[in-house]
Amino acid sequence: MSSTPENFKAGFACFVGRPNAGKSTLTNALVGKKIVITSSKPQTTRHAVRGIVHRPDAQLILVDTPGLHKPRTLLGERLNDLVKTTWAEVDVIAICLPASDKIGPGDRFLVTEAAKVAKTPKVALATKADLVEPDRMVEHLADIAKLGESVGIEWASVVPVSATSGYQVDVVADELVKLLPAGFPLYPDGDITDEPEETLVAELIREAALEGVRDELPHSIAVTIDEMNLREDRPENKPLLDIYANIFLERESQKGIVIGHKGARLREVGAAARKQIEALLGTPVYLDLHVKIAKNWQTDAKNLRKLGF
Ligand SMILES: Nc1nc2c(ncn2[C@@H]2O[C@H](COP(=O)(O)OP(=O)(O)OP(=O)(O)O)[C@@H](O)[C@H]2O)c(=O)[nH]1
Repeated sequence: MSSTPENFKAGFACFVGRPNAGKSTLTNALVGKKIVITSSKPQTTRHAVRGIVHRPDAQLILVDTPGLHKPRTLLGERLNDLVKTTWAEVDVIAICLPASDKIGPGDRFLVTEAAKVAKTPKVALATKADLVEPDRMVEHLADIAKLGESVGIEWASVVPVSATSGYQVDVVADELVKLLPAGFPLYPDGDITDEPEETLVAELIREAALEGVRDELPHSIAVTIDEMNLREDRPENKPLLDIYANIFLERESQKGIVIGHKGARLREVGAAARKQIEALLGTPVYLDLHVKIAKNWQTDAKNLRKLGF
């Protein structure tokens, strides 16, 4: 800590936005390593996974929350509680409004809710800037200004950004850091997240299992890790990490979708997940996947606890 420069800043920011707004992709772009699952399917982010941006002048801790939405199940209610708790605790709320879409009722609902967390500064991010022409961006920025006025939010700043092309990702970091309190780093240098590795591994498996499946399936998949251990008796320069994981589905009829003909799809899921896990942890991995049924896990409190919600 003695090397901490004067004027160092440290604190928390969270990305808010409707499903698919680009929150996870932006978190990854800022942190520079894949730690939050991204998917073209909405509402795939379940955990408040944190990414940490280390800079010479600041430590920015990103909390990636699930989307706020009308709760239909017990899981939905718990997720909304989690979102509101997160908003009240952070130093800055960054609201993601994709430039590729007109601002809609979903955005208005979110921004209205965010306005109620009056004390926390708010930044608006015009995400997916790479998808639009400059005149559309101008229109979008005007709409964002109007939206802020209509709910009584004074934007600390408004930044067009593209997480996929990298355009203005550094500006987003600058603007968020400006709003952090002065303080010592809260995490050791080099940490990218404080989520247990098992949670990240489970999320990567879930992402692989969701890839290309039917639209109704995402809400019905949960992943748990039974065991994650370095295999014994391996030469030091050739480690192997054994991972035993379960993919939980709600209904017997969903098994076929995940497993595929003679297990072909499950093997693909395993191979894709293994690649991601190896990239994250830097260790060769043996991955053993089991598909199981936990009936109605979204609505059953006991099952929810078992699955870590
Ligand atoms: N062209 C383009 N696509 C983007 C950008 N950012 C995200 N996307 C795509 O938009 C989709 C959704 O991105 P995510 O980062 O998963 O969105 P999210 O807001 O975290 O979504 P939820 O987890 O469902 O709330 C993915 O297909 C991304 O590849 C961007 O800057 N440009």
